[in-house]
Amino acid sequence: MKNLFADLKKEGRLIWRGIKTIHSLQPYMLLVSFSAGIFASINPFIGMYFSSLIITELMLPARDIKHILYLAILTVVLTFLCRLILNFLYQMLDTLQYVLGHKKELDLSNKGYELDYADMDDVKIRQMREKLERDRYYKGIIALVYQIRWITSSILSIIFSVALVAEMLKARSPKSSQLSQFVNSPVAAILLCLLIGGTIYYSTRNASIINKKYFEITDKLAPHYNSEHFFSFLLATEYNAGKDIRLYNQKALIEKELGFHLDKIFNMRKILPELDTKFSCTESALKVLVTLVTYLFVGLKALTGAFGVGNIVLYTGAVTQLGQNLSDFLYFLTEMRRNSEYLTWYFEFLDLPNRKESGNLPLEAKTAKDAIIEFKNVSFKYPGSEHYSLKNISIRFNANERIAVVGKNGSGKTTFIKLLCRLYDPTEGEILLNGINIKDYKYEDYLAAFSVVFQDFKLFSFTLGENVAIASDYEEGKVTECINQAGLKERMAQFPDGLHTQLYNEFSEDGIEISGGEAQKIAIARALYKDAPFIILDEPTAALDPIAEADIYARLNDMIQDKTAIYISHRLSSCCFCNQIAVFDQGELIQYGKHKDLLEDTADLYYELWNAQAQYYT
Ligand SMILES: Nc1ncnc2c1ncn2[C@@H]1O[C@H](COP(=O)(O)OP(=O)(O)OP(=O)(O)O)[C@@H](O)[C@H]1O
Repeated sequence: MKNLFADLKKEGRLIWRGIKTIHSLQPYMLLVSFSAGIFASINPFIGMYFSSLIITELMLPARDIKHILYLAILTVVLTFLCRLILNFLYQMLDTLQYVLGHKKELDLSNKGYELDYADMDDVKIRQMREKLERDRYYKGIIALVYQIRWITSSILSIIFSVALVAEMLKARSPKSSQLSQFVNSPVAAILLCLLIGGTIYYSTRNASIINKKYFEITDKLAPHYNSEHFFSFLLATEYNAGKDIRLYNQKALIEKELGFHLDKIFNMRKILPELDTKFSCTESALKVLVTLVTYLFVGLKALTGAFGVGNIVLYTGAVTQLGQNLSDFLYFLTEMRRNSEYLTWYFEFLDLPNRKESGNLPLEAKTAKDAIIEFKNVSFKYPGSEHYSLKNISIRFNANERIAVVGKNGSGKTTFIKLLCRLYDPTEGEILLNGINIKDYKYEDYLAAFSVVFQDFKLFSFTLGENVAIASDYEEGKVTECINQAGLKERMAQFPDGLHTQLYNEFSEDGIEISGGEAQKIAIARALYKDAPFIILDEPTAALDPIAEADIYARLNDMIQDKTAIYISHRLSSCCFCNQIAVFDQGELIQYGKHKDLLEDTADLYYELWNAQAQYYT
């Protein structure tokens, strides 16, 4: 019992927070939802009430036809108006729900950006986000809006029905026959209430069992839904994957995987209709029994003179409404309680601590430009990994230097850059900028000091200019200059709308598709446009043809000017442009020095890497 109260209190708090969130995201939504609930509850009573008046009038010996006609017209008009308002409110709810869903998703995305990058990489947080994504349309605050509407409508209907049923039970038969005594007795009323209560309990219990099973199944099926969604998407819309699917004949493998997950989903989900069928037969029989008994009871009361025949419609309708609305109320209350589980994940995600340890120290571009960076005994493990990707790295580089980072695949080069850019914090050791731990600087100021082109850079379906400037208002001259510097001048001349040409055709038929090398040049132009004191290029020329690569190298000094530049490259010829070369091996910095000096050490890795490529040029 204590646990139940604690649970109810917790759920109540979550629901209240959900209500406040709905109100802050979409202020009129709750008002519309309440209003829809009110009109939905009134609607059936209009017909019941006026029908009883009409029948009562019809039963009178001196019936007034005009009055009957007036009542009939009033019934039609009021029902029509109520339905009209209800439809209008439902349509409004649909639109508002769409906007609410959109704002909620925006909130979640914004939260994602406020988190540490390392947190977003955390498997647990990713699973949390996937869970929220999967149920985004029919759980959480979206479901709460509908539950509020149904609960409002059921509570009001219950109040109306209880008032009518109480009036019916209170009405006494004046006759003194055995039948009159029976229908007047509390026993008859209690028996009727027990029958109705039992039926409600039975159907609510069944709905709750089915619902619980549904959530259990949905949770168990979560990985299968994800995989099914992924593979269907791959076959249906991922046109980029089309070439691999064709060339490696992967369709059969994908279809087999898809079939496996669909079978799992089908086999588990079929339990639900089986359960539903099992319960609904008994439920239907019980409901027919309740209707028959109600008609009998109300009919007998009317027959023995407790009230007029016209009230039979009103009172039987009230009993039916009471039963139905009590079931609905209990059902939606259970739904609301269950939905609070989803609200827990939702708020847990929103309550995740934001970016940690962001210092207050401002970092002006001017300072960053002349900064000395030092890694002091830095080691790093990715979140959830047992394995060190970087081990005890100590390195220092001065302002305006050109540093090449080389090493075999998986040796830790990109990880080193990610730590430098504060996408992750070191597991051990520290990184200093001008002798101050980089965590002490304002996060935004620190990030503003870096222009990075990662290997897996991303361009978006915006225009060329917007992709470079990452803004819709930009200096066209400066964007064009960066594009020219990145070697895209001739290609841009062919773009139909110059800087305003839409990239990719995901959202626009006029969008143009670009090659991998062209995309890389745009990413370089974007880094140049940012004009940060540090420029970091991870495999900057991997997708470029030899002429474009030579062209970029020839203009590299012009492009970089007095910035500090770090290159990761497997093309060791780029090392000749650099003052310093850092050689990584299995997460360790094993050599650091000038190209000429490193080459002298013929037993070490740099010599081996250099010669592995150089032999093909001699
Ligand atoms: N997000 C991640 N989670 C866990 N481990 C990772 C993650 N990213 C990289 N690693 C591991 O860290 C190690 C270093 O990877 P990193 O990408 O830094 O290598 P790299 O030298 O840049 O390789 P390449 O030359 O192939 O680009 C590898 O063993 C890799 O498997």
